[in-house]
Amino acid sequence: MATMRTVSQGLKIALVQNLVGKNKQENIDHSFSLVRKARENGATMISLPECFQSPYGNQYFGEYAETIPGYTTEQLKSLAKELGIYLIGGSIPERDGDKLYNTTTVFNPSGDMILKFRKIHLFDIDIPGKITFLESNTLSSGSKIGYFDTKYCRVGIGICYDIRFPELAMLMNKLGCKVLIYPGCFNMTTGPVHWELLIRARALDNQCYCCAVSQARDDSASYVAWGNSTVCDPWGEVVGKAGSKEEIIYSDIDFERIEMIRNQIPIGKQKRNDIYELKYLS
Ligand SMILES: NC(=O)CCC(=O)C(=O)O
Repeated sequence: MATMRTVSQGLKIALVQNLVGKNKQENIDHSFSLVRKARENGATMISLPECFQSPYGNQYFGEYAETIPGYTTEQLKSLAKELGIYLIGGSIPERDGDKLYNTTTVFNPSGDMILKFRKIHLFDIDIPGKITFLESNTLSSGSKIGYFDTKYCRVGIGICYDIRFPELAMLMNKLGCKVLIYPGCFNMTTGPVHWELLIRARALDNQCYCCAVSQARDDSASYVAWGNSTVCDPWGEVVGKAGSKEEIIYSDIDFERIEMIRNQIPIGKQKRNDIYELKYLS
């Protein structure tokens, strides 16, 4: 069962867990140097984390926000083209009229923007004595599912809290995504128990690769990121994992393994949508 592994195609994903400070330009320059390093090490698709050029927090979103296309996304575009990679620009605070969004952009190796995705589920939680965060105080939520096509496969995108909603991942699976990528920034309360469990759950229940990429941890920040960027394979096994500090992790995507596991445990074909019909999944 699910033991033979052959990497037959050249999708090598790198997750860049960069340390984010208060200087936007330094955040861009530094994270880009890590993207270059990942490319040197053979990565063909590289993802930055949620808010890679801005500290994460309601007090920062307005100050760091930009239009798209705009200053940061033009630089992402040039970098993707220069390196000939698929580049997932983590997320940035986006300004559109009088609204702010938490937005991911994706560029192909020619430098075309092939996806703009706005975080759908905003991080509004209240755990007394631990963490209260109301992202909807400053941001508006997106309303469109996010995925893009590459020469390797279709890839689905969610942003951080979006990973808690299995229906979104199921829909991306239904649309043919073989890899799910969540730029994220979990915290020190939920991160220790929920982060890896959610990544493994989304991978296992969709029998696909699931990647989540975090900012590195800065204990002096107002919001302390959990770190621990992770790649999980369709068997539910963690195949790449960072610690809390700045780091790049790599994973080869094995499409034969996805098919083998889907044939061995054919849950995709055994679904009973006649019993538990979900509007967009039937
Ligand atoms: N940036 C986020 O959406 C944080 C989500 C998070 O920490 C969680 O527990 O969920």
